[in-house]
Amino acid sequence: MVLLVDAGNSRLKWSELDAAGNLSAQQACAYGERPALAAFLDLLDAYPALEHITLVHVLTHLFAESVQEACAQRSVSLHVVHAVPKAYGVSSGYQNPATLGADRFVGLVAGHRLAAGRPCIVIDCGTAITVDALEHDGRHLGGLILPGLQLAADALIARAQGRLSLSFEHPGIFADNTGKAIGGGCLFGLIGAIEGICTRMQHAMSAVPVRILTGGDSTHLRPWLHDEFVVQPDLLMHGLRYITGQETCTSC
Ligand SMILES: Nc1ncnc2c1ncn2[C@@H]1O[C@H](COP(=O)(O)OP(=O)(O)OP(=O)(O)O)[C@@H](O)[C@H]1O
Ligand SMILES: CC(C)(CO)[C@@H](O)C(=O)NCCC(=O)O
Ligand SMILES: [K+]
Repeated sequence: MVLLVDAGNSRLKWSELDAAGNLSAQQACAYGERPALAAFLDLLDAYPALEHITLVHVLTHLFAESVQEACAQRSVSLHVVHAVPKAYGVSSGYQNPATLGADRFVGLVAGHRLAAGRPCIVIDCGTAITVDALEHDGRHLGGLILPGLQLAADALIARAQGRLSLSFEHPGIFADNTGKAIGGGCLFGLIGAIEGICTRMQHAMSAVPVRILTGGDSTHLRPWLHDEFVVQPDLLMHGLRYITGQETCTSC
């Protein structure tokens, strides 16, 4: 049995990949107060018949080393995906390709395949929001990083030493209490940022790009976006499936 795993800054996400190449529905678990490694070890324990993991993560070397050790102990083969200058049809737009988040690289691999010959913009709405532009030929033009929805609100509340409250329920532009004012301010601020960045990127691209939205907040943000967006919350799982196929296929 093969597991595809994405360890982000807030949550662990995974899907099972069967022998026919079918993905199970993506599952997610927030780390909360415990270390990401504890969540990963729980996941290993939940799949005793596991043979292989393809992992993308944005965490430390220490996390990666501990994961390697735990997999070796259980005789689970492990492929950790890194951002590289060029692979799987995508070439990095970063001056130093190794410093591009591996999750962004996997998102671009998946976006390129989903866009099927068209340029695309991949917007990953996680702890951070990343917006990456990819030409039709797989050339990554570069991208931007913003604080995500929860993080933006948390930062504001923390700076006010916890005196302010937050609500993302029924957001509106004419908020009549602090919780809604902060929740709506962060939400509509990010909506405007995403739309504005996409428009600016589109002007510099060869054709109208497919706009692809993923990440934990994608379904929350989607209803407020005016332009057309394809929402694929498990985009990275599709990228990891393709990468796994390429790595294990002897005839391709
Ligand atoms: N059940 C949930 N628990 C925690 N966060 C959730 C949940 N549902 C939605 N979210 C939102 O999803 C965000 C995290 O999304 P996601 O899992 O895509 O990020 P991540 O991969 O951990 O972060 P990053 O990619 O930036 O490292 C949170 O910041 C929160 O706003
Ligand atoms: C920006 C995040 C945190 C988004 O998950 C991640 O992709 C990351 O840690 N990237 C490294 C920095 C960069 O991509 O430029
Ligand atoms: K992510």
